[in-house]
Amino acid sequence: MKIFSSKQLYEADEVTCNNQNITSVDLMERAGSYIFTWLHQRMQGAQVPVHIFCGIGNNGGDGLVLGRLLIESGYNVKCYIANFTDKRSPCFLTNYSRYKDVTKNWPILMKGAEDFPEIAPQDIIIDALFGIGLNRPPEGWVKDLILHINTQRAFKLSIDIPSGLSAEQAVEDFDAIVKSNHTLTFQAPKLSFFLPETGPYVTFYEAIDIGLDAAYLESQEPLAQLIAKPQAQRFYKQRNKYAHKGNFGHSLIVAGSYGMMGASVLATKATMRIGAGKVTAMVPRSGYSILQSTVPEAMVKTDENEDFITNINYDFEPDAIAVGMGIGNNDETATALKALLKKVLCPIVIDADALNCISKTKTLIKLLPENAILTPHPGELARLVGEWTDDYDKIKKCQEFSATYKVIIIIKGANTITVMGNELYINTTGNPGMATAGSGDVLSGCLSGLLAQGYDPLLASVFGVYLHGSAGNIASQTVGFEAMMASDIINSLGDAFLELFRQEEEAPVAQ
Ligand SMILES: NC(=O)C1=CN([C@@H]2O[C@H](COP(=O)(O)OP(=O)(O)OC[C@H]3O[C@@H](n4cnc5c(N)ncnc54)[C@H](O)[C@@H]3O)[C@@H](O)[C@H]2O)[C@@H](O)CC1
Ligand SMILES: Nc1ncnc2c1ncn2[C@@H]1O[C@H](COP(=O)(O)OP(=O)(O)O)[C@@H](O)[C@H]1O
Ligand SMILES: [K+]
Repeated sequence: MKIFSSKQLYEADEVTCNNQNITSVDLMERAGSYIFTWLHQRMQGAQVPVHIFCGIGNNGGDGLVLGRLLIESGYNVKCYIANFTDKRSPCFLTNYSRYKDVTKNWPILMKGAEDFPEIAPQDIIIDALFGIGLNRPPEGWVKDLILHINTQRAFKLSIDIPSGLSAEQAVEDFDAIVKSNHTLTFQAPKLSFFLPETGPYVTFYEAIDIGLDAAYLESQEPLAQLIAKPQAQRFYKQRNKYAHKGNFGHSLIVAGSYGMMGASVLATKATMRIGAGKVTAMVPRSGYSILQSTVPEAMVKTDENEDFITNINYDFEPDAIAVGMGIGNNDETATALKALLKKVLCPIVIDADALNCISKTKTLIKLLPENAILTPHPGELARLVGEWTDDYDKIKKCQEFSATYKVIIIIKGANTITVMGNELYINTTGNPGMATAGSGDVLSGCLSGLLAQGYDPLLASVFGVYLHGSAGNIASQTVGFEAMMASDIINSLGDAFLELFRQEEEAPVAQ
């Protein structure tokens, strides 16, 4: 699913009105009526008091449409206007009058904190204060209103976006954001819903298709693409009945050092589990028995050194390489890495200590092969691209780095983002149970295994991240979050493939 900028959504609005020969007020009526239907289906006429807080822009206009439709259907509604300025939008004004015409009452005008209503815990609050037109942090009594709403225990439903949150800009005042329980967003979710600083304000959302011009949306280069099951299904390459292991590639895993041999075991196992035809694990000598006994399916090649890797030398042509997991930071390992980067011919995943090595030595950055996949966790990323001021700055730094060195960066975490130049792919699978040692090593293995099978580097990144997160979700269904270990993710990779084509009902998106 595409994520659009506010500018694109406003343009889509205009194009839609022109092409469908409708007015903006008609489009607002359509948007408001979808919200009404959503609520009506759930409330079934229940007389629970509904408090609708409207701003004076089009988001407030949506709130007024909803209020009018609810009242017409016999619901118990109170509509409040946060009258913070007289610059009301034309569509708002039309619906302000319509509300009065139909309900025979004006909405309640609020001019300050003295007008804030009492709200019972079992009531419902609709947040239609600000939408994507927010252009500065809410201040004064409007901020107080948001604080007041946030102290209420009533269920809070935000229209389009929690008020105070921007669609794609950094937040200055996190207190001045409505902490809603659910958001009904128009057409497509907004970028802020998925980033670590702002995502927690959007615990659940549903995108409501309000019929914006499909051809226009199709033609647009999105801000980002959301990768969920329908997208992931299209990535999958089906196996041919007559295939043999030679068709699925040979991965080389360069990982492990004394005390961190588990990184190699995890990455090697994950590479096998995700379907590589053959895997060779290159480890220091002390890793030999560990690898042979824990992953008998893999071949093992040992370094001359007992404890760490000093020479990345292979006598076969790998189809994919993953390097760096638990290799430590010895100078000799760094020299071996440099030699590898100079000679590598196949797609490569660079992780963990190899990334730290590259961050330390600027000459290594220049050796990064085109389309190399870099998988830093937040600490490694900061060393690689520099500290950032906020999530958007982080993305911009990654886009610049990716464009300059022609590499793919995977920003790991909740909603892992794959960055290739300006393109952003936001993953929707995964859970906090995966915040456990070794889960990154598993991801590197997944990526190298997909590369070996011939997935191109971008596809391997986006699909690998999706499957890794999906396996984590499946594992969490039996072990929960706390008890999850990286091996559980590996063991669920098979189910992640099966899950890819399992039919299920649409449910609200939990983040
Ligand atoms: N394009 C679309 O997809 C559609 C958008 N609609 C609605 O329109 C909304 C956008 O409407 P608007 O552009 O009118 O913007 P908003 O309704 O978000 O309101 C912004 C208004 O508040 C003012 N404002 C912004 N930040 C403020 C602050 N911190 N303190 C005080 N005032 C502030 C602005 O100057 C503007 O007057 C969407 O979020 C959505 O709810 C729907 O009506 C239908 C279709
Ligand atoms: N809260 C979370 N939600 C979803 N995925 C997560 C979360 N925390 C961590 N992960 C995933 O787990 C992996 C952790 O990687 P990393 O920090 O490199 O682990 P390690 O170095 O211990 O192997 C990444 O793929 C990351 O996206
Ligand atoms: K809102």
